[in-house]
Amino acid sequence: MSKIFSKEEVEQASKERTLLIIEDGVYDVTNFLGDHPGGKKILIKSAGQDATDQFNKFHSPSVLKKQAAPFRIGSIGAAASTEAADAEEEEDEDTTYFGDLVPFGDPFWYQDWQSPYYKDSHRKLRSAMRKFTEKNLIPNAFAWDQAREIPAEVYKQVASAGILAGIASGSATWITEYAEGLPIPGNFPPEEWDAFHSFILIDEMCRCASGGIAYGIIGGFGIGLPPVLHFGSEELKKRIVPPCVKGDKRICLAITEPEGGSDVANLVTTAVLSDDKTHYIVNGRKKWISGGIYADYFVAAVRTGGKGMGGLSLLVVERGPGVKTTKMDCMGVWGSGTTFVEFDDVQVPVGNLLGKENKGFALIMSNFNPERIGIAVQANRFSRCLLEESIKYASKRTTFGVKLREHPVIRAKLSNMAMKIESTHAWLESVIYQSTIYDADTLTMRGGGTVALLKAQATETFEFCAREASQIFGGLSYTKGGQGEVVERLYRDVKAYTIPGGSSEIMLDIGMRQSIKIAEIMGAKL
Ligand code: HEM
Repeated sequence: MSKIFSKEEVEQASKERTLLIIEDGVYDVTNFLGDHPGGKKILIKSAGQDATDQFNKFHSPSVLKKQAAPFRIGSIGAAASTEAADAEEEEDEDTTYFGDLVPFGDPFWYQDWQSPYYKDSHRKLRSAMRKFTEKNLIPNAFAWDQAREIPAEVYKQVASAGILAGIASGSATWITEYAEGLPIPGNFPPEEWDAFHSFILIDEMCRCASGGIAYGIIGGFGIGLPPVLHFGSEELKKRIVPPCVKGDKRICLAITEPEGGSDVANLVTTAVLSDDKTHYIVNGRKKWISGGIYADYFVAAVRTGGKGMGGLSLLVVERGPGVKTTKMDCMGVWGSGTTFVEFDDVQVPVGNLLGKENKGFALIMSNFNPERIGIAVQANRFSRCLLEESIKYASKRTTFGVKLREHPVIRAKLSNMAMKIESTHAWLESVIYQSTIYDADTLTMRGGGTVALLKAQATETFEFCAREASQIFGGLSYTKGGQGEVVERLYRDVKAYTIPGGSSEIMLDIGMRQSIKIAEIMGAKL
């Protein structure tokens, strides 16, 4: 139980120490005066009083949860204990009005708008993921970004919550066989798992508003593990998948090379079969590999045959002699561990081949579709975070005597963001629905063009929202931390969304080329 104060007691005690009331909490900031970034005087002036309004004016809500927490010495009136507050939070599940109710801050179906796509298990997963993200990710996003590292124990914590197993399950079924002992976030029967669960899991996690966390946790794992699951031998799957979903081992996808990014068919890393045909000898370099620095396994695209797409294979290279990884210094996604990988005469057993030799191009392409959908889901939630932050800020910041949101030019910005986000979300739902009906091959063939355009649409919406939010926040989005923290960070992370997984330029090109080709196959006379 924390100590209960009356307002008079706080006022009285403030004659000797600097006590503040913020919301229902009492804070003793005497030892913080010299360290307060907003200055000493402003705190002394508020001593003994309810400083909630002033506090909310200058800080993002995370400051109260994090920086202020060590100074909290009690509560006002009959305020509840921490345990009681936690219990209250427990009850706050699955209500008709889920979330903060900021317009367009959450998808439509979070309130009482109807949708044909969602059932009870989706709502359960949503609640579980919201709690996990709010408790474990949001309060640390700034620190991990600055440290350029997500602590190893967090990765394990994410895995133990069943989140990696959920990412690996993706749009297929829950991977019961490989996820023994792990919970399903939200605790519902595994047979209920579908593509919308995977959508919600990633979407809710991305409320952390950090591309570094998204890439660090979903990045390498989310695109590296599926090729093993879908195309690996039984032996390989049994050996690699369980430790990866449990967070004991790490995996990444290594396709891109210094010589070329989106031009996958022409990559130059070689894998030459040994004379006794027991292993490949791999030589080459891979660049911008998410999570490579932490990886035990590299699902690498290698040339086993002649030039072009017909000479490519996918191989699981294991960390060991001849594998060197160097962390890269990038514009954004700082916590994720973007890596330069060198393979120097690395010996890889032939059993680590995924699919058939020289048939790797099709495998790489089939992996692109879910990767692009995942990127679009992440990007669109980040756009929502930017809109949500902007609406909240525009509702408290006053210029020329009125709230920022009273200026039509600011409202137009917010509306343009909302329009793009909601249309992208509706398109995402419609594409994800197809993956509950059709198999992955059909989707890659028929839906590849659509998914390419969706990826471009979502990431360019993210870029647009970062720009507009930054203009709304002004100087606060130009400095690190503080009220503009989310906007400053996401502005730097944007390029990790419009470039990888196929740049917007490539997406716009193949999006239409592929869609025309499929339409002609289906009988369109163009
Ligand atoms: C427990 C109490 C408090 C803590 C832990 C705290 C913490 C902080 C932190 C971390 C910042 C840096 C910006 C940010 O991260 O948002 C900041 C800035 C600031 N704070 Fe506080 N603060 C407290 C109370 C207050 C109160 C009561 C006031 C006003 C009456 C105040 C006024 C300011 C101002 C004016 C800034 C500078 C804002 C800016 O540069 O935009 N703070 N504070």
